[in-house]
Amino acid sequence: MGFGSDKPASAMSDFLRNNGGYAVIDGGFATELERHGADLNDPLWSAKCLIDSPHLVRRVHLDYLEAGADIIITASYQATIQGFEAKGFSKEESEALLQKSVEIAREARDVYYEDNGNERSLRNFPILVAASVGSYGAYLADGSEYSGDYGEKITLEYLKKFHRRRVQVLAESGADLIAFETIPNKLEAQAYAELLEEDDIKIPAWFSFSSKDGVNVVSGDSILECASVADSCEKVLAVGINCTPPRFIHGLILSIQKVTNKPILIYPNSGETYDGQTKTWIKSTGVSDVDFISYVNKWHEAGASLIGGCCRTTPNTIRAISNNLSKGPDALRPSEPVTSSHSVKYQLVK
Ligand code: MET
Ligand SMILES: [Zn+2]
Repeated sequence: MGFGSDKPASAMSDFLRNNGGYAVIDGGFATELERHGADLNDPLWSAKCLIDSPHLVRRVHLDYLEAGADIIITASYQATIQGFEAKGFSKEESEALLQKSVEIAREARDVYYEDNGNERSLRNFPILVAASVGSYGAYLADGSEYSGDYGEKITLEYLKKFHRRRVQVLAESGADLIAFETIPNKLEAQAYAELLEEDDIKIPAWFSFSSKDGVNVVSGDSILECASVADSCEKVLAVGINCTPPRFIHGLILSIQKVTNKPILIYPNSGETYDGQTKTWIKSTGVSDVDFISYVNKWHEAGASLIGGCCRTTPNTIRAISNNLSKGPDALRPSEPVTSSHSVKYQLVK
Protein backbone atom coordinates (compact mmCIF):
# COMPACT_ATOMS: atom_id res chain seq x y z
CA MET A 1 0.00 0.00 0.00
CA GLY A 2 1.44 3.34 -1.03
CA PHE A 3 2.05 6.38 1.11
CA GLY A 4 -1.23 8.13 1.77
CA SER A 5 -3.43 5.61 0.02
CA ASP A 6 -5.24 4.36 3.12
CA LYS A 7 -5.67 7.62 5.08
CA PRO A 8 -4.79 10.37 2.62
CA ALA A 9 -5.62 13.41 4.74
CA SER A 10 -3.45 12.47 7.69
CA ALA A 11 -0.74 10.53 5.82
CA MET A 12 1.94 13.16 6.33
CA SER A 13 1.08 13.78 9.99
CA ASP A 14 1.11 10.01 10.61
CA PHE A 15 4.41 9.65 8.79
CA LEU A 16 5.93 12.44 10.88
CA ARG A 17 4.57 11.07 14.13
CA ASN A 18 6.12 7.68 13.40
CA ASN A 19 9.32 9.42 12.45
CA GLY A 20 9.90 11.17 15.77
CA GLY A 21 8.14 14.42 14.98
CA TYR A 22 10.12 15.51 11.95
CA ALA A 23 11.50 14.46 8.59
CA VAL A 24 14.64 15.59 6.80
CA ILE A 25 14.25 16.67 3.18
CA ASP A 26 17.26 16.48 0.86
CA GLY A 27 19.36 19.46 -0.22
CA GLY A 28 20.28 21.33 -3.39
CA PHE A 29 20.00 18.74 -6.12
CA ALA A 30 21.42 20.70 -9.00
CA THR A 31 24.18 22.06 -6.75
CA GLU A 32 25.36 18.56 -5.96
CA LEU A 33 25.09 17.44 -9.59
CA GLU A 34 27.41 20.30 -10.50
CA ARG A 35 29.84 19.33 -7.78
CA HIS A 36 30.01 15.92 -9.46
CA GLY A 37 30.93 17.62 -12.74
CA ALA A 38 27.57 18.04 -14.50
CA ASP A 39 27.16 21.04 -16.79
CA LEU A 40 23.65 22.41 -16.20
CA ASN A 41 23.80 25.43 -18.44
CA ASP A 42 20.78 24.33 -20.43
CA PRO A 43 17.05 25.11 -20.51
CA LEU A 44 16.45 21.71 -18.90
CA TRP A 45 18.86 22.51 -16.04
CA SER A 46 19.18 19.47 -13.73
CA ALA A 47 16.76 17.46 -15.91
CA LYS A 48 19.45 17.43 -18.62
CA CYS A 49 21.20 14.74 -16.57
CA LEU A 50 18.21 12.43 -17.03
CA ILE A 51 19.31 12.31 -20.66
CA ASP A 52 23.09 12.37 -20.52
CA SER A 53 24.15 11.29 -17.04
CA PRO A 54 21.54 9.29 -15.12
CA HIS A 55 24.36 7.69 -13.09
CA LEU A 56 25.04 11.13 -11.55
CA VAL A 57 21.38 11.59 -10.68
CA ARG A 58 21.46 8.27 -8.83
CA ARG A 59 24.74 9.19 -7.14
CA VAL A 60 23.32 12.49 -5.85
CA HIS A 61 20.19 10.80 -4.48
CA LEU A 62 22.45 8.34 -2.66
CA ASP A 63 24.64 11.17 -1.33
CA TYR A 64 21.57 12.76 0.23
CA LEU A 65 20.24 9.49 1.61
CA GLU A 66 23.60 8.77 3.18
CA ALA A 67 23.57 12.27 4.66
CA GLY A 68 20.28 11.48 6.45
CA ALA A 69 17.48 12.58 4.10
CA ASP A 70 14.12 10.93 4.75
CA ILE A 71 12.58 12.42 1.61
CA ILE A 72 14.37 12.66 -1.73
CA ILE A 73 13.13 14.91 -4.52
CA THR A 74 13.42 13.74 -8.12
CA ALA A 75 15.39 15.46 -10.88
CA SER A 76 12.19 16.51 -12.67
CA TYR A 77 12.10 20.13 -11.43
CA GLN A 78 12.75 21.51 -14.88
CA ALA A 79 11.67 18.36 -16.77
CA THR A 80 8.64 19.13 -18.90
CA ILE A 81 7.19 17.42 -21.93
CA GLN A 82 7.36 20.77 -23.75
CA GLY A 83 11.04 21.20 -22.80
CA PHE A 84 12.00 17.71 -23.96
CA GLU A 85 10.05 18.13 -27.21
CA ALA A 86 11.98 21.34 -27.87
CA LYS A 87 15.10 19.15 -27.81
CA GLY A 88 13.64 16.82 -30.43
CA PHE A 89 12.24 14.07 -28.22
CA SER A 90 8.83 12.60 -29.08
CA LYS A 91 5.93 12.88 -26.65
CA GLU A 92 6.44 9.23 -25.64
CA GLU A 93 10.16 9.70 -25.08
CA SER A 94 9.47 12.85 -23.07
CA GLU A 95 7.01 11.03 -20.84
CA ALA A 96 9.52 8.20 -20.42
CA LEU A 97 12.12 10.71 -19.22
CA LEU A 98 9.69 11.98 -16.58
CA GLN A 99 9.11 8.40 -15.44
CA LYS A 100 12.83 7.82 -15.43
CA SER A 101 13.34 10.60 -12.87
CA VAL A 102 11.18 8.66 -10.43
CA GLU A 103 12.69 5.29 -11.34
CA ILE A 104 16.21 6.53 -10.59
CA ALA A 105 15.18 7.91 -7.19
CA ARG A 106 13.44 4.63 -6.34
CA GLU A 107 16.52 2.67 -7.41
CA ALA A 108 18.71 4.84 -5.17
CA ARG A 109 16.31 4.21 -2.29
CA ASP A 110 16.48 0.43 -2.90
CA VAL A 111 20.27 0.54 -2.91
CA TYR A 112 20.22 2.55 0.31
CA TYR A 113 17.80 0.11 1.95
CA GLU A 114 19.96 -2.84 0.91
CA ASP A 115 23.15 -1.21 2.13
CA ASN A 116 21.50 -0.50 5.45
CA GLY A 117 20.08 -3.95 6.08
CA ASN A 118 16.56 -3.07 4.96
CA GLU A 119 15.97 -1.84 8.47
CA ARG A 120 14.12 1.32 7.50
CA SER A 121 11.88 -0.18 4.88
CA LEU A 122 10.55 -2.53 7.55
CA ARG A 123 9.69 0.30 9.89
CA ASN A 124 6.78 2.63 9.82
CA PHE A 125 8.91 5.39 8.38
CA PRO A 126 10.17 4.45 4.98
CA ILE A 127 12.04 6.90 2.80
CA LEU A 128 9.71 8.88 0.55
CA VAL A 129 10.29 9.74 -3.10
CA ALA A 130 8.79 13.13 -3.99
CA ALA A 131 8.32 13.84 -7.70
CA SER A 132 9.40 17.41 -8.34
CA VAL A 133 7.28 19.80 -10.36
CA GLY A 134 8.90 23.19 -10.98
CA SER A 135 6.94 26.20 -12.14
CA TYR A 136 6.08 27.39 -15.64
CA GLY A 137 8.69 30.09 -15.04
CA ALA A 138 11.33 27.43 -14.43
CA TYR A 139 10.48 25.91 -17.82
CA LEU A 140 10.78 29.35 -19.46
CA ALA A 141 14.23 29.70 -17.87
CA ASP A 142 13.95 33.49 -18.27
CA GLY A 143 14.05 34.58 -14.62
CA SER A 144 10.25 34.60 -14.16
CA GLU A 145 10.70 31.66 -11.81
CA TYR A 146 11.93 34.29 -9.32
CA SER A 147 9.64 37.15 -10.30
CA GLY A 148 6.41 35.18 -10.63
CA ASP A 149 5.47 37.61 -13.38
CA TYR A 150 4.05 35.68 -16.32
CA GLY A 151 2.27 38.61 -17.97
CA GLU A 152 -1.46 38.92 -18.56
CA LYS A 153 -1.73 36.36 -21.31
CA ILE A 154 -0.97 33.51 -18.94
CA THR A 155 -4.26 32.44 -17.42
CA LEU A 156 -5.26 29.78 -14.92
CA GLU A 157 -6.41 27.54 -17.77
CA TYR A 158 -3.14 28.05 -19.63
CA LEU A 159 -1.13 26.92 -16.60
CA LYS A 160 -3.38 23.91 -16.02
CA LYS A 161 -2.97 22.87 -19.63
CA PHE A 162 0.79 23.38 -19.43
CA HIS A 163 1.21 21.15 -16.35
CA ARG A 164 -1.59 18.61 -16.83
CA ARG A 165 0.07 15.71 -18.64
CA ARG A 166 3.33 16.10 -16.74
CA VAL A 167 1.52 15.83 -13.39
CA GLN A 168 -0.48 12.83 -14.60
CA VAL A 169 2.66 11.00 -15.75
CA LEU A 170 4.55 11.72 -12.53
CA ALA A 171 1.55 10.65 -10.44
CA GLU A 172 1.51 7.25 -12.18
CA SER A 173 5.25 6.70 -12.01
CA GLY A 174 5.61 5.16 -8.55
CA ALA A 175 6.46 8.32 -6.56
CA ASP A 176 5.02 8.66 -3.06
CA LEU A 177 3.99 12.25 -3.51
CA ILE A 178 4.34 15.25 -5.80
CA ALA A 179 6.50 18.16 -4.64
CA PHE A 180 5.26 21.36 -6.26
CA GLU A 181 8.33 23.47 -5.63
CA THR A 182 9.39 27.11 -5.75
CA ILE A 183 5.81 28.22 -6.56
CA PRO A 184 6.17 31.91 -7.45
CA ASN A 185 2.56 33.14 -7.42
CA LYS A 186 -0.98 32.37 -6.34
CA LEU A 187 -2.26 31.65 -9.87
CA GLU A 188 0.07 28.71 -10.30
CA ALA A 189 -0.89 27.32 -6.88
CA GLN A 190 -4.54 27.52 -7.92
CA ALA A 191 -3.73 25.76 -11.18
CA TYR A 192 -2.01 22.91 -9.30
CA ALA A 193 -4.86 22.61 -6.78
CA GLU A 194 -7.46 22.41 -9.55
CA LEU A 195 -5.43 19.86 -11.48
CA LEU A 196 -5.08 17.64 -8.42
CA GLU A 197 -8.84 17.68 -7.89
CA GLU A 198 -10.12 17.55 -11.47
CA ASP A 199 -7.77 14.83 -12.65
CA ASP A 200 -8.30 12.81 -9.48
CA ILE A 201 -4.55 12.52 -8.99
CA LYS A 202 -3.93 9.41 -6.93
CA ILE A 203 -0.92 10.47 -4.88
CA PRO A 204 -0.76 13.36 -2.38
CA ALA A 205 1.26 16.53 -2.82
CA TRP A 206 3.04 19.32 -1.04
CA PHE A 207 3.01 22.97 -2.05
CA SER A 208 6.18 24.94 -1.48
CA PHE A 209 6.43 28.66 -2.24
CA SER A 210 9.44 30.94 -2.53
CA SER A 211 9.81 34.42 -1.09
CA LYS A 212 12.36 37.20 -1.31
CA ASP A 213 11.05 39.47 1.43
CA GLY A 214 9.70 37.17 4.14
CA VAL A 215 6.16 38.53 3.75
CA ASN A 216 5.01 37.70 0.24
CA VAL A 217 5.84 35.07 -2.34
CA VAL A 218 8.21 36.26 -5.06
CA SER A 219 5.42 37.71 -7.27
CA GLY A 220 4.22 39.92 -4.42
CA ASP A 221 1.13 37.76 -3.74
CA SER A 222 0.49 37.34 -0.04
CA ILE A 223 1.89 34.18 1.52
CA LEU A 224 -1.31 33.99 3.57
CA GLU A 225 -3.42 33.79 0.43
CA CYS A 226 -1.05 31.34 -1.24
CA ALA A 227 -0.92 29.05 1.80
CA SER A 228 -4.72 29.23 2.00
CA VAL A 229 -4.97 27.82 -1.52
CA ALA A 230 -2.83 24.90 -0.34
CA ASP A 231 -4.90 24.55 2.83
CA SER A 232 -8.16 24.26 0.86
CA CYS A 233 -6.92 21.41 -1.31
CA GLU A 234 -7.48 18.01 0.29
CA LYS A 235 -4.71 16.39 -1.72
CA VAL A 236 -2.12 18.76 -0.28
CA LEU A 237 -0.57 17.19 2.81
CA ALA A 238 2.02 19.81 3.70
CA VAL A 239 2.71 23.41 2.82
CA GLY A 240 5.76 25.59 3.12
CA ILE A 241 8.70 27.44 1.66
CA ASN A 242 11.78 26.53 -0.35
CA CYS A 243 14.62 28.27 -2.19
CA THR A 244 14.32 31.29 0.09
CA PRO A 245 17.05 32.88 2.25
CA PRO A 246 17.27 31.45 5.78
CA ARG A 247 16.72 34.86 7.39
CA PHE A 248 13.13 34.99 6.15
CA ILE A 249 12.07 31.51 7.19
CA HIS A 250 11.04 32.05 10.82
CA GLY A 251 8.53 34.79 9.98
CA LEU A 252 7.13 32.81 7.08
CA ILE A 253 6.52 29.77 9.29
CA LEU A 254 4.54 31.97 11.71
CA SER A 255 2.50 33.39 8.81
CA ILE A 256 1.70 30.02 7.28
CA GLN A 257 0.54 28.73 10.65
CA LYS A 258 -2.12 31.40 10.73
CA VAL A 259 -3.94 29.82 7.82
CA THR A 260 -3.31 26.07 8.01
CA ASN A 261 -2.95 23.18 10.40
CA LYS A 262 -1.19 21.08 7.78
CA PRO A 263 2.43 20.13 8.51
CA ILE A 264 4.86 22.88 7.50
CA LEU A 265 7.92 22.19 5.34
CA ILE A 266 10.89 24.43 4.78
CA TYR A 267 13.99 23.95 2.72
CA PRO A 268 15.77 27.25 2.37
CA ASN A 269 18.62 27.98 -0.01
CA SER A 270 22.00 29.11 1.29
CA GLY A 271 20.90 32.75 1.23
CA GLU A 272 23.02 33.62 -1.78
CA THR A 273 21.34 35.62 -4.53
CA TYR A 274 20.60 34.14 -7.96
CA ASP A 275 21.25 36.33 -10.96
CA GLY A 276 18.67 35.28 -13.57
CA GLN A 277 20.55 37.09 -16.35
CA THR A 278 23.90 35.39 -15.92
CA LYS A 279 22.33 32.24 -14.45
CA THR A 280 24.84 32.22 -11.62
CA TRP A 281 24.72 32.56 -7.85
CA ILE A 282 26.36 35.65 -6.41
CA LYS A 283 28.85 34.38 -3.86
CA SER A 284 29.30 35.70 -0.33
CA THR A 285 25.76 36.94 -0.08
CA GLY A 286 24.70 33.86 1.88
CA VAL A 287 25.10 32.26 5.28
CA SER A 288 27.62 29.61 6.21
CA ASP A 289 26.53 26.06 6.97
CA VAL A 290 27.19 26.80 10.63
CA ASP A 291 24.77 29.75 10.61
CA PHE A 292 22.18 27.83 8.63
CA ILE A 293 22.31 25.00 11.12
CA SER A 294 22.01 27.32 14.10
CA TYR A 295 18.49 28.14 12.85
CA VAL A 296 17.29 24.56 12.44
CA ASN A 297 15.97 23.82 15.92
CA LYS A 298 14.35 27.27 16.05
CA TRP A 299 12.48 26.53 12.84
CA HIS A 300 11.42 23.19 14.25
CA GLU A 301 10.25 24.79 17.51
CA ALA A 302 8.37 27.44 15.53
CA GLY A 303 6.37 24.68 13.87
CA ALA A 304 8.21 23.37 10.80
CA SER A 305 8.34 19.59 10.80
CA LEU A 306 9.87 18.85 7.40
CA ILE A 307 13.27 20.52 7.05
CA GLY A 308 15.94 20.38 4.37
CA GLY A 309 17.92 22.62 2.05
CA CYS A 310 17.55 24.01 -1.46
CA CYS A 311 19.98 25.58 -3.92
CA ARG A 312 23.61 25.86 -2.82
CA THR A 313 23.11 23.58 0.17
CA THR A 314 24.94 20.25 0.12
CA PRO A 315 24.95 16.81 1.76
CA ASN A 316 26.99 18.42 4.56
CA THR A 317 24.10 20.78 5.26
CA ILE A 318 21.66 17.88 5.31
CA ARG A 319 23.90 15.79 7.57
CA ALA A 320 24.08 18.68 10.02
CA ILE A 321 20.29 19.23 9.88
CA SER A 322 19.73 15.55 10.56
CA ASN A 323 22.18 15.50 13.49
CA ASN A 324 20.75 18.67 14.98
CA LEU A 325 17.15 17.54 14.81
CA SER A 326 17.94 14.15 16.30
CA LYS A 327 19.54 15.91 19.27
CA GLY A 328 16.95 18.68 19.56
CA PRO A 329 15.17 19.30 22.86
CA ASP A 330 12.01 17.48 21.83
CA ALA A 331 13.42 14.90 19.45
CA LEU A 332 11.76 11.55 19.79
CA ARG A 333 13.01 9.75 16.76
CA PRO A 334 13.01 6.16 17.92
CA SER A 335 16.11 4.08 17.49
CA GLU A 336 14.08 0.86 17.54
CA PRO A 337 11.39 -0.13 15.07
CA VAL A 338 8.08 1.49 15.94
CA THR A 339 4.84 -0.42 15.74
CA SER A 340 1.52 1.33 15.62
CA SER A 341 0.86 0.46 19.26
CA HIS A 342 3.81 2.67 20.18
CA SER A 343 2.87 5.62 18.07
CA VAL A 344 0.89 7.35 20.82
CA LYS A 345 4.21 8.24 22.40
CA TYR A 346 5.17 10.38 19.49
CA GLN A 347 2.73 13.22 19.51
CA LEU A 348 4.77 16.25 18.75
CA VAL A 349 3.43 16.77 15.30
CA LYS A 350 0.36 18.87 14.95
N1 MET B 1 14.57 20.37 -5.94
C1 MET B 1 15.09 21.37 -6.84
C2 MET B 1 16.60 21.26 -6.87
O1 MET B 1 17.21 21.24 -5.85
C3 MET B 1 14.66 22.74 -6.41
C4 MET B 1 15.23 23.85 -7.19
S1 MET B 1 14.71 25.41 -6.64
C5 MET B 1 15.21 26.44 -7.91
O2 MET B 1 17.19 21.16 -7.91
ZN1 LIG C 1 16.40 26.07 -5.00
